[in-house]
Amino acid sequence: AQSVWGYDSDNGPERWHENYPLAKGDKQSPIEINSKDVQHDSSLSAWHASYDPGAAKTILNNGRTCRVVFDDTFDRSVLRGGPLSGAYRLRQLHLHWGSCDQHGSEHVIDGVKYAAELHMVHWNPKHGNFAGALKQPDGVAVVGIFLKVSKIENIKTKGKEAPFLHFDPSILFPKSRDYWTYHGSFTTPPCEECITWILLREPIEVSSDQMAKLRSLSKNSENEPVSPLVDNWRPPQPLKGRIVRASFK
Ligand SMILES: COc1ccc(C[C@H]2SC(=S)NC2=O)c(OC)c1
Ligand SMILES: [Zn+2]
Repeated sequence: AQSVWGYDSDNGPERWHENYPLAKGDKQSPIEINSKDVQHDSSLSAWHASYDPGAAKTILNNGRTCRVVFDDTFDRSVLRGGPLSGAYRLRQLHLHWGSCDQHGSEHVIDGVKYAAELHMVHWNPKHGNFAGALKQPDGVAVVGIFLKVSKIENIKTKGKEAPFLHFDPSILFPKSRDYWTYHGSFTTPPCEECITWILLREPIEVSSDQMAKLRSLSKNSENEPVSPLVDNWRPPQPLKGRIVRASFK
């Protein structure tokens, strides 16, 4: 339908601003990062995640992405340090991916598009609840992790809603903690400019079978015509003078 946003030509990123004016804001995400333009900030500390695998609840195909949700009713799985002050609660993680390995990530690094991008979304409990955090510039912190395809063994993943218990998302972190950070927005409507981005420099490796599993998801509901869930990524948005800081030289 026209009104519901998506990634097709009639409801995709070029038209989101018609129903979500923030999409044309000055702090939108994703962005292109050019290593030559980033500024090393030696005062940036390391970020730390302490996640409770017991907080993982379900994995869901919501027709736009594959999402794992966590219990965020208390400080059970939290992210702290780096550019953040205080502990941010892990609420959910999801991915953006392409129809082929040559594109799919939302952020673009020195012209490189990765096959997919994982977002771990955390919110600042000082703002009461997630809806309140969306309205604050320091409300949300998203760890972005790039996925590149290699030849490692694949791991089976489920499609629709199903229990996804005892999953520790920190297994997804790459070896290096090096990151870029900048202030931006949700990469989907409502495009709120509430995000402190922590983008990890080192991508994690997944097999082409795992990518195929993601690409086997459908955006349609059960008894509708099959429509592959692919290319659910927003292209880079204007930097508008923002500074991207690097935790590494
Ligand atoms: C109104 O609440 C929302 C809306 C959209 C998303 C997902 C977006 S935000 C991002 S970054 N990447 C995405 O796909 C939320 O994620 C917690 C929460
Ligand atoms: Zn996302």
